[in-house]
Amino acid sequence: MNVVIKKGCKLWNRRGEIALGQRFVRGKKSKRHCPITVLGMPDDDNIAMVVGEVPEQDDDDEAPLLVDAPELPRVPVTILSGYLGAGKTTLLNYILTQQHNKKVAVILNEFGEGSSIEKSLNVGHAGELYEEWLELRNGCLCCSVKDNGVKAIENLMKKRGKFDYILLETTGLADPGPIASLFWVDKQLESEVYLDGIITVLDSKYAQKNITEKRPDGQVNEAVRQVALADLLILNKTDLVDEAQLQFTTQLVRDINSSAPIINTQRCRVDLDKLLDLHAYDQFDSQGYETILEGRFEQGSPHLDQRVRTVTVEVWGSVTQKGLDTLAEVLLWERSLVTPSGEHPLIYRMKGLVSVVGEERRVMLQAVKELYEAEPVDAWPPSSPRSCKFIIIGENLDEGTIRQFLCSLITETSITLP
Ligand SMILES: Nc1nc2c(ncn2[C@@H]2O[C@H](COP(=O)(O)OP(=O)(O)OP(=O)(O)O)[C@@H](O)[C@H]2O)c(=O)[nH]1
Ligand SMILES: [Zn+2]
Repeated sequence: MNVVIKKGCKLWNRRGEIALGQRFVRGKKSKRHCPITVLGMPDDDNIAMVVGEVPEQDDDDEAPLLVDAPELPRVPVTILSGYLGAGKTTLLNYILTQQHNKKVAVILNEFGEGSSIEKSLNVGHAGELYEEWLELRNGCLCCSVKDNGVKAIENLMKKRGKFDYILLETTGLADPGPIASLFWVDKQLESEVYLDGIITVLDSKYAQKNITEKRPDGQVNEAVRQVALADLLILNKTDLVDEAQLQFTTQLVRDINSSAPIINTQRCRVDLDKLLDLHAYDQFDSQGYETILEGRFEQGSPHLDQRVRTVTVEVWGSVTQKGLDTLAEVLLWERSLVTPSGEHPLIYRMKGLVSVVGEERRVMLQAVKELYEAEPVDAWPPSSPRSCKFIIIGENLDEGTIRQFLCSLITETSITLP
């Protein structure tokens, strides 16, 4: 599988070597526009990365830069997202002062004044706080996340051993999508960290306003994006609303993202087992999928214009490897599917568990925007019928159109469940 590095992309390995015009062979099924960034030691003088089409070569080529894998376990990163004032810092502080068996490092990324600002970094363990100082060039993580996020993690990794979990608080106006792509990197690319999941904190009192607010440019607003990309939703400040408003907001959020569990909190007090080690990017939660299917008929209430929503589809049968390629091509990269109203679906997040012809294992699909991965996980249970399950969150998702497309990829029996 070829990865051609997009023009302007930076790619370096953990020894600080920049890959210029290199082709990587890797497990992630990515093609062409693959905005991958590999955590490593960036060299500021070498930030430009200009690569054209790289000729196809055999798949079994070695990847020359990807050697010397560290033996230390990789460190999970949880991204904390949520609108301004929702309670992200409250949640961080809560986590840092709770008794748990994790040594958590926190990266705060708030808007700073000026371009060079010192940011504090706390490494907390069992209520004990250490403070380290970490310089970030630009306080705004969202705008230059690749530089600052990588630098922050890189600096942090020098203190490896002092922590075993990383929490990253994004700014309230950040779209977690690009940040997720940054941390969701391939095992084979030797990252020392992996993305565990995205937690979005919501203010029960203001979520409705934030979610329904129209942007002057007509784009989907940040609050909606944050909800859509969440693997876990925390509906905080429930003390400020009555039951009816809580219900309303819950439904509003469900209409966008029916995949992520919702936890109601005050002052973000929540059982930490529910927050950490979600493995949202390397496991497919079949139980969770069934729960969504059960609840699906409650969806679709006319609370908002439903531009962003969740679609779940299960089709019976198996897809070929080529069919999988087509899936990524059509849904994620070309965006060539057209809904009856003439729009093109835009996928924010996709998860799937599919049966591939000739593959004895279940294949898990994970995608964030155009980054995509297909990986065999475990054996199909002997007597279970082969099927392909998908959870898709995004804009302009017409369920009929998507179902029809997915069915067209199935080569064997194609019985569609209602
Ligand atoms: N009433 C009430 N206030 C809360 C609750 N949780 C947090 N707050 C308050 O809400 C305010 C904002 O909380 P933060 O944790 O700073 O929110 P944040 O999301 O980190 O904010 P930004 O980083 O500025 O986007 C603080 O004054 C908190 O004390 C809650 O459950 N109920
Ligand atoms: Zn904060």
